[in-house]
Amino acid sequence: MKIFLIGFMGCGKSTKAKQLANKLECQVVDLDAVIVEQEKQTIAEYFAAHGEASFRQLESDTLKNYPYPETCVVATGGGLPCFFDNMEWMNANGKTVYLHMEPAQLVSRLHNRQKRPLIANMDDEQLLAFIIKKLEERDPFYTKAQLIINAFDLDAETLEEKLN
Ligand SMILES: Nc1ncnc2c1ncn2[C@@H]1O[C@H](COP(=O)(O)OP(=O)(O)OP(=O)(O)O)[C@@H](O)[C@H]1O
Ligand SMILES: O=C(O)C1=C[C@@H](O)[C@@H](O)[C@H](O)C1
Ligand SMILES: [Mg+2]
Repeated sequence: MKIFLIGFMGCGKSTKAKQLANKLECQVVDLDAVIVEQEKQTIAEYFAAHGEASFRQLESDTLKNYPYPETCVVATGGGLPCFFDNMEWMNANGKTVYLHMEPAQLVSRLHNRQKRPLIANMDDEQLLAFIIKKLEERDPFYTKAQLIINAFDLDAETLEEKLN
């Protein structure tokens, strides 16, 4: 079984994917990290060199062509479910889990913004306004997940229990 963790930047997909894979004793696949390794560029560098449209195509191709082991936990990029048929593909090929967080909670988690090109130069106030607007656009995609979990203060044990 493949478990896909989805949700907005900063909701904890990468962190929770590692913890859950540890508990389940399976491999973790972080699709942002796969792209960084494959392209030998950070996501920010990739955006600057090739633009967002090119990144979205590469991210969708990576999602669909990665040689996943039978059982794994996959941390996806924050925007991935909202492009092409990526959400339908994940729902057909595994279990999708939306790690939901409120906008103000997301602001409190997003310290290292330089790594995240869409929000690199924003202060807290600008970031909150951006998140409220973006979440409104993205929620219709995220909520197609098979399981929706409140991700603030979520521990790996609770996440594992909810998956059963
Ligand atoms: N339980 C927690 N308490 C406090 N901070 C946390 C917790 N879990 C994760 N963080 C911090 O929140 C930030 C976002 O977490 P993480 O990088 O896992 O999010 P993400 O959903 O993978 O984001 P992105 O979509 O940008 O890759 C990180 O700085 C991380 O250290
Ligand atoms: O929310 C987004 O659109 C993004 C989230 C990150 O995980 C990266 O995939 C990239 O910075 C874009
Ligand atoms: Mg991540």
